[in-house]
Amino acid sequence: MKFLHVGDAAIHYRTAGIAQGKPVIAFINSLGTDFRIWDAVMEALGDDYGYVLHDKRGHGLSGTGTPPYSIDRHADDLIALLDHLKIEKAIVWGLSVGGLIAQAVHDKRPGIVEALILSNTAHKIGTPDMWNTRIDTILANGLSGMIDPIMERWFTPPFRTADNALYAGCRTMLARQPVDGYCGTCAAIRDADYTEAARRIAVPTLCVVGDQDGSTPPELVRSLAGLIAGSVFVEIPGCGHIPCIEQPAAYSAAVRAFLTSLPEHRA
Ligand SMILES: O=C(O)CCC(=O)CC(=O)O
Repeated sequence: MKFLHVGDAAIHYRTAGIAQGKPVIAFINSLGTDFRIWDAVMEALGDDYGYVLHDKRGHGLSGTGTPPYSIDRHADDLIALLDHLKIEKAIVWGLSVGGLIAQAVHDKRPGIVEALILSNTAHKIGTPDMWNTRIDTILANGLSGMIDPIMERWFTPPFRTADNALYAGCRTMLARQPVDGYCGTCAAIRDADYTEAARRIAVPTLCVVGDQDGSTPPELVRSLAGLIAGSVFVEIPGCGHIPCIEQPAAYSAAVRAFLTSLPEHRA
């Protein structure tokens, strides 16, 4: 188990294969998840890459610090971790709010970003009213009443069956996130608009989305891709908001195909 103090939070992280000269992927999680969601993707991509995983502050085993957060705060946590690990370049792969954070990392430290995988995300997600209602409801009543509607956005109906233990595990993962951490990141999403930052992206970028994503639907992700010169857009069939859980093989294959198409690909 590894932790790094960044500001007022101890950030929980894990690395694999980063000392071996391979391209390094730095994953950034979605709202309400911890870094175990990447297990099947790492298995699919195997030893071709090194990996850096972390739990955003307020999620998983990371400290809560002082919510509410900003996307900049989350980006500074990852930049501090990459600096600590002496990683000079990474493929930054962000899922949902993780994609907003990835755009912020590129805007703050473009030199550290080799390529971007912007998954099930956008330049702006939801409206302030929507996020304020969600924050107020969860602070008043906890997360439990929100689990069913969130699962309907995260996963397609064939995945949401009573006999699917992975689905049950995902429900438990969400239910166990700290309420103040979850709401702290909701506030960060509420306040984020990366429309101009997305236009400044100057590294190879894949925008990828599940075809049945109920949180950041394909047309939203396609509009993000439209802001980024030269970006590639891919839809994963039979998939909701969390492709690394629901369709890890097709998702990993799409990312591998994108990365291996890059002239500078090293794996
Ligand atoms: O998943 C995220 O990081 C934010 C987008 C969202 O609203 C997820 C959900 O549907 O709860």
